[in-house]
Amino acid sequence: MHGLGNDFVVIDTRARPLALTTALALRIADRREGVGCDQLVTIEPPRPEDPGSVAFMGIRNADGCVVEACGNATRCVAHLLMEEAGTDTVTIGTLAGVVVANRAGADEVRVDMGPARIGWDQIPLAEARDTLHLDVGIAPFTDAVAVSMGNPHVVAFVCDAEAQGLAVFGPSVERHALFPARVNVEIVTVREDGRLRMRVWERGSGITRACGTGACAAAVAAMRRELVPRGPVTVLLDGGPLTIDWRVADDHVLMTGPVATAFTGVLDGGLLP
Ligand SMILES: N[C@@H](CCC[C@H](N)C(=O)O)C(=O)O
Repeated sequence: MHGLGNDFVVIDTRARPLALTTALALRIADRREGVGCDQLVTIEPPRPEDPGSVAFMGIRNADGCVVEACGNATRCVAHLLMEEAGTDTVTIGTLAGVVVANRAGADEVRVDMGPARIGWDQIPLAEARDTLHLDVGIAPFTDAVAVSMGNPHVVAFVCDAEAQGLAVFGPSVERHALFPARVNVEIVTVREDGRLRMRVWERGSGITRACGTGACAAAVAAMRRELVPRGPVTVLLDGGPLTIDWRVADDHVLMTGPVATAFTGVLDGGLLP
Protein backbone atom coordinates (compact mmCIF):
# COMPACT_ATOMS: atom_id res chain seq x y z
CA MET A 1 0.00 0.00 0.00
CA HIS A 2 1.04 3.61 -0.11
CA GLY A 3 0.07 7.03 1.12
CA LEU A 4 1.14 9.67 -1.41
CA GLY A 5 3.91 7.39 -2.67
CA ASN A 6 5.32 6.62 0.80
CA ASP A 7 5.12 2.87 0.31
CA PHE A 8 4.65 -0.06 2.65
CA VAL A 9 4.60 -3.81 2.79
CA VAL A 10 1.75 -4.54 5.19
CA ILE A 11 1.71 -8.06 6.68
CA ASP A 12 -1.34 -9.28 8.56
CA THR A 13 0.09 -11.50 11.28
CA ARG A 14 -3.12 -11.85 13.33
CA ALA A 15 -3.96 -15.34 12.12
CA ARG A 16 -0.40 -16.43 11.40
CA PRO A 17 2.19 -15.03 13.84
CA LEU A 18 5.43 -13.99 12.20
CA ALA A 19 8.85 -13.96 13.87
CA LEU A 20 9.97 -10.76 12.16
CA THR A 21 13.72 -10.42 12.64
CA THR A 22 15.73 -7.40 11.55
CA ALA A 23 17.38 -9.56 8.88
CA LEU A 24 13.99 -10.56 7.42
CA ALA A 25 12.72 -6.97 7.55
CA LEU A 26 15.82 -5.82 5.68
CA ARG A 27 15.28 -8.45 2.99
CA ILE A 28 11.61 -7.58 2.45
CA ALA A 29 12.35 -3.83 2.35
CA ASP A 30 15.25 -4.24 -0.07
CA ARG A 31 14.14 -2.88 -3.47
CA ARG A 32 16.76 -4.95 -5.31
CA GLU A 33 16.11 -8.38 -3.77
CA GLY A 34 12.85 -8.22 -1.80
CA VAL A 35 9.51 -6.55 -2.41
CA GLY A 36 10.89 -3.14 -1.53
CA CYS A 37 9.30 -0.47 0.63
CA ASP A 38 9.94 2.60 2.76
CA GLN A 39 8.39 0.93 5.82
CA LEU A 40 7.41 -2.60 6.77
CA VAL A 41 4.16 -2.73 8.72
CA THR A 42 2.60 -5.59 10.67
CA ILE A 43 -1.03 -5.85 11.76
CA GLU A 44 -0.95 -7.72 15.06
CA PRO A 45 -3.50 -8.73 17.72
CA PRO A 46 -4.46 -5.85 20.05
CA ARG A 47 -2.35 -5.37 23.19
CA PRO A 48 -4.07 -5.20 26.60
CA GLU A 49 -2.39 -1.83 27.30
CA ASP A 50 -4.10 -0.15 24.29
CA PRO A 51 -7.71 0.46 25.42
CA GLY A 52 -10.38 0.11 22.73
CA SER A 53 -7.92 -0.92 20.02
CA VAL A 54 -8.84 -3.65 17.55
CA ALA A 55 -5.25 -4.25 16.43
CA PHE A 56 -1.65 -3.26 17.07
CA MET A 57 0.39 -1.78 14.22
CA GLY A 58 4.09 -2.60 14.23
CA ILE A 59 6.39 -0.40 12.10
CA ARG A 60 9.95 -0.87 10.86
CA ASN A 61 11.96 1.46 8.68
CA ALA A 62 13.76 0.17 5.58
CA ASP A 63 16.93 -0.19 7.69
CA GLY A 64 15.09 -2.72 9.87
CA CYS A 65 14.78 -0.59 13.01
CA VAL A 66 11.52 -0.61 14.97
CA VAL A 67 9.83 2.82 15.16
CA GLU A 68 6.96 4.32 17.07
CA ALA A 69 4.77 6.06 14.49
CA CYS A 70 4.01 6.33 10.79
CA GLY A 71 1.21 8.64 9.70
CA ASN A 72 0.80 7.43 6.12
CA ALA A 73 0.83 3.76 7.14
CA THR A 74 -1.71 4.46 9.88
CA ARG A 75 -4.17 5.71 7.25
CA CYS A 76 -3.54 2.57 5.17
CA VAL A 77 -3.97 0.12 8.06
CA ALA A 78 -7.03 2.03 9.32
CA HIS A 79 -8.56 1.75 5.85
CA LEU A 80 -7.96 -2.03 5.76
CA LEU A 81 -9.44 -2.53 9.24
CA MET A 82 -12.49 -0.34 8.54
CA GLU A 83 -13.15 -2.21 5.28
CA GLU A 84 -12.82 -5.51 7.13
CA ALA A 85 -15.25 -4.49 9.90
CA GLY A 86 -17.56 -2.41 7.72
CA THR A 87 -17.18 0.57 10.06
CA ASP A 88 -16.37 4.26 9.61
CA THR A 89 -14.01 4.47 12.54
CA VAL A 90 -11.26 2.33 14.05
CA THR A 91 -8.89 2.46 17.04
CA ILE A 92 -5.35 1.15 16.60
CA GLY A 93 -2.52 0.63 19.07
CA THR A 94 0.99 1.82 18.18
CA LEU A 95 4.21 2.27 20.14
CA ALA A 96 3.45 6.03 20.10
CA GLY A 97 0.01 5.51 21.69
CA VAL A 98 -3.54 4.65 20.70
CA VAL A 99 -4.82 6.46 17.60
CA VAL A 100 -8.38 6.84 16.30
CA ALA A 101 -9.07 7.02 12.56
CA ASN A 102 -12.20 7.85 10.56
CA ARG A 103 -13.26 7.64 6.94
CA ALA A 104 -13.01 11.05 5.30
CA GLY A 105 -14.00 10.07 1.74
CA ALA A 106 -13.91 7.05 -0.60
CA ASP A 107 -10.17 6.53 -0.26
CA GLU A 108 -9.45 9.24 2.30
CA VAL A 109 -8.79 8.68 5.99
CA ARG A 110 -8.43 11.13 8.88
CA VAL A 111 -6.28 10.10 11.84
CA ASP A 112 -6.14 11.76 15.24
CA MET A 113 -2.39 11.46 15.73
CA GLY A 114 -2.61 12.59 19.36
CA PRO A 115 -0.78 15.54 20.90
CA ALA A 116 2.34 17.15 19.49
CA ARG A 117 5.18 16.82 21.99
CA ILE A 118 7.53 19.80 22.16
CA GLY A 119 9.61 19.38 25.32
CA TRP A 120 13.34 18.82 24.67
CA ASP A 121 13.25 15.52 26.59
CA GLN A 122 10.17 14.39 24.63
CA ILE A 123 11.85 14.75 21.20
CA PRO A 124 14.30 13.51 22.64
CA LEU A 125 17.32 15.85 22.53
CA ALA A 126 20.59 14.93 24.21
CA GLU A 127 20.50 18.07 26.39
CA ALA A 128 18.11 20.81 27.50
CA ARG A 129 17.63 23.14 24.51
CA ASP A 130 14.95 25.49 23.15
CA THR A 131 13.00 23.31 20.70
CA LEU A 132 11.55 26.38 18.96
CA HIS A 133 14.97 27.76 18.00
CA LEU A 134 17.38 24.87 17.74
CA ASP A 135 20.87 25.24 16.30
CA VAL A 136 21.98 21.83 15.02
CA GLY A 137 25.12 23.39 13.52
CA ILE A 138 24.43 22.10 10.00
CA ALA A 139 22.94 24.53 7.46
CA PRO A 140 20.01 25.08 7.01
CA PHE A 141 19.32 23.59 10.48
CA THR A 142 20.82 26.52 12.39
CA ASP A 143 17.45 27.84 13.63
CA ALA A 144 15.24 24.77 13.42
CA VAL A 145 12.17 23.52 15.30
CA ALA A 146 12.02 20.09 16.98
CA VAL A 147 8.69 18.28 17.37
CA SER A 148 7.79 14.74 18.38
CA MET A 149 4.70 13.06 16.95
CA GLY A 150 5.63 9.99 18.94
CA ASN A 151 8.66 9.88 16.65
CA PRO A 152 11.34 12.58 16.44
CA HIS A 153 11.36 15.37 13.81
CA VAL A 154 13.45 18.44 13.15
CA VAL A 155 12.11 21.10 10.77
CA ALA A 156 14.04 23.88 9.02
CA PHE A 157 12.26 26.74 7.26
CA VAL A 158 13.95 27.72 4.01
CA CYS A 159 13.21 30.14 1.14
CA ASP A 160 13.13 27.37 -1.47
CA ALA A 161 12.81 23.74 -0.36
CA GLU A 162 13.46 22.56 -3.94
CA ALA A 163 16.92 24.11 -3.96
CA GLN A 164 18.17 22.30 -0.85
CA GLY A 165 20.59 19.34 -0.97
CA LEU A 166 18.52 17.06 1.26
CA ALA A 167 20.52 13.96 0.32
CA VAL A 168 23.71 15.76 1.37
CA PHE A 169 22.78 17.12 4.81
CA GLY A 170 19.94 14.65 5.60
CA PRO A 171 22.20 11.81 6.81
CA SER A 172 24.33 14.14 8.98
CA VAL A 173 21.31 15.77 10.64
CA GLU A 174 19.62 12.36 11.13
CA ARG A 175 22.65 11.06 13.05
CA HIS A 176 23.70 14.28 14.83
CA ALA A 177 24.68 13.71 18.49
CA LEU A 178 21.92 16.11 19.58
CA PHE A 179 19.38 13.40 18.65
CA PRO A 180 20.09 10.23 20.67
CA ALA A 181 17.24 8.36 18.91
CA ARG A 182 18.23 9.85 15.52
CA VAL A 183 15.70 12.11 13.81
CA ASN A 184 13.47 12.60 10.76
CA VAL A 185 14.58 15.66 8.81
CA GLU A 186 12.18 18.11 7.10
CA ILE A 187 12.78 21.24 5.04
CA VAL A 188 9.79 23.50 4.60
CA THR A 189 8.93 26.59 2.60
CA VAL A 190 5.94 28.70 3.61
CA ARG A 191 4.33 29.61 0.31
CA GLU A 192 2.59 32.92 -0.40
CA ASP A 193 -0.74 31.05 -0.61
CA GLY A 194 -0.28 29.84 2.99
CA ARG A 195 0.44 26.24 2.05
CA LEU A 196 3.61 24.49 3.23
CA ARG A 197 5.95 22.82 0.75
CA MET A 198 7.86 20.07 2.52
CA ARG A 199 10.59 17.63 1.56
CA VAL A 200 11.73 14.89 3.88
CA TRP A 201 14.72 12.74 4.75
CA GLU A 202 13.31 9.96 6.91
CA ARG A 203 15.22 8.34 9.72
CA GLY A 204 16.10 4.83 8.61
CA SER A 205 14.60 5.18 5.11
CA GLY A 206 16.16 8.26 3.46
CA ILE A 207 14.26 10.48 1.03
CA THR A 208 10.63 9.40 0.66
CA ARG A 209 7.79 10.90 -1.38
CA ALA A 210 5.78 11.74 1.73
CA CYS A 211 5.85 11.47 5.51
CA GLY A 212 2.62 11.83 7.47
CA THR A 213 4.18 12.44 10.86
CA GLY A 214 6.65 14.78 9.15
CA ALA A 215 3.77 16.80 7.70
CA CYS A 216 2.22 16.97 11.20
CA ALA A 217 5.56 18.15 12.64
CA ALA A 218 5.98 20.75 9.87
CA ALA A 219 2.49 22.16 10.48
CA VAL A 220 3.02 22.30 14.26
CA ALA A 221 6.44 23.96 13.77
CA ALA A 222 4.98 26.58 11.39
CA MET A 223 2.14 27.32 13.82
CA ARG A 224 4.49 27.52 16.82
CA ARG A 225 6.59 30.02 14.87
CA GLU A 226 3.38 31.89 13.86
CA LEU A 227 4.30 31.51 10.18
CA VAL A 228 0.76 30.28 9.48
CA PRO A 229 -2.40 30.68 11.59
CA ARG A 230 -3.44 27.88 13.94
CA GLY A 231 -5.97 25.70 12.08
CA PRO A 232 -6.06 23.42 9.04
CA VAL A 233 -3.11 23.81 6.67
CA THR A 234 -2.17 22.02 3.45
CA VAL A 235 1.26 20.41 3.37
CA LEU A 236 2.53 19.69 -0.15
CA LEU A 237 4.77 16.61 -0.26
CA ASP A 238 6.54 15.20 -3.34
CA GLY A 239 3.66 12.70 -3.60
CA GLY A 240 0.83 15.21 -3.08
CA PRO A 241 -1.05 17.10 -0.36
CA LEU A 242 -2.05 16.25 3.21
CA THR A 243 -4.33 18.39 5.37
CA ILE A 244 -3.05 18.90 8.91
CA ASP A 245 -4.98 20.55 11.72
CA TRP A 246 -3.36 21.22 15.12
CA ARG A 247 -6.59 21.35 17.11
CA VAL A 248 -6.76 24.09 19.75
CA ALA A 249 -9.24 22.26 22.02
CA ASP A 250 -6.85 19.45 23.00
CA ASP A 251 -3.58 20.09 21.10
CA HIS A 252 -4.17 16.91 19.08
CA VAL A 253 -2.94 16.82 15.49
CA LEU A 254 -5.39 15.61 12.83
CA MET A 255 -4.03 14.31 9.55
CA THR A 256 -6.27 13.76 6.49
CA GLY A 257 -5.11 12.18 3.26
CA PRO A 258 -5.42 9.38 0.71
CA VAL A 259 -4.85 5.64 0.86
CA ALA A 260 -3.88 3.41 -2.07
CA THR A 261 -3.50 -0.33 -2.46
CA ALA A 262 -0.94 -1.45 -5.02
CA PHE A 263 -1.18 -5.21 -4.59
CA THR A 264 -2.88 -7.69 -2.28
CA GLY A 265 -1.74 -11.28 -2.17
CA VAL A 266 0.56 -13.90 -0.82
CA LEU A 267 4.10 -12.82 -0.08
CA ASP A 268 6.21 -15.86 -0.85
CA GLY A 269 9.25 -16.36 -3.05
CA GLY A 270 11.01 -17.80 -0.01
CA LEU A 271 10.91 -14.49 1.89
CA LEU A 272 8.74 -15.68 4.76
CA PRO A 273 9.71 -18.60 7.00
N1 LIG B 1 6.72 7.58 6.70
C1 LIG B 1 6.26 7.73 8.00
C2 LIG B 1 7.27 7.79 9.11
C3 LIG B 1 8.00 6.47 9.25
C4 LIG B 1 8.88 6.40 10.46
C5 LIG B 1 10.00 7.38 10.43
N2 LIG B 1 10.93 7.17 9.35
C6 LIG B 1 10.76 7.31 11.76
O1 LIG B 1 11.85 6.74 11.81
O2 LIG B 1 10.25 7.83 12.76
C7 LIG B 1 5.08 8.66 8.15
O3 LIG B 1 4.28 8.73 7.20
O4 LIG B 1 4.88 9.24 9.22
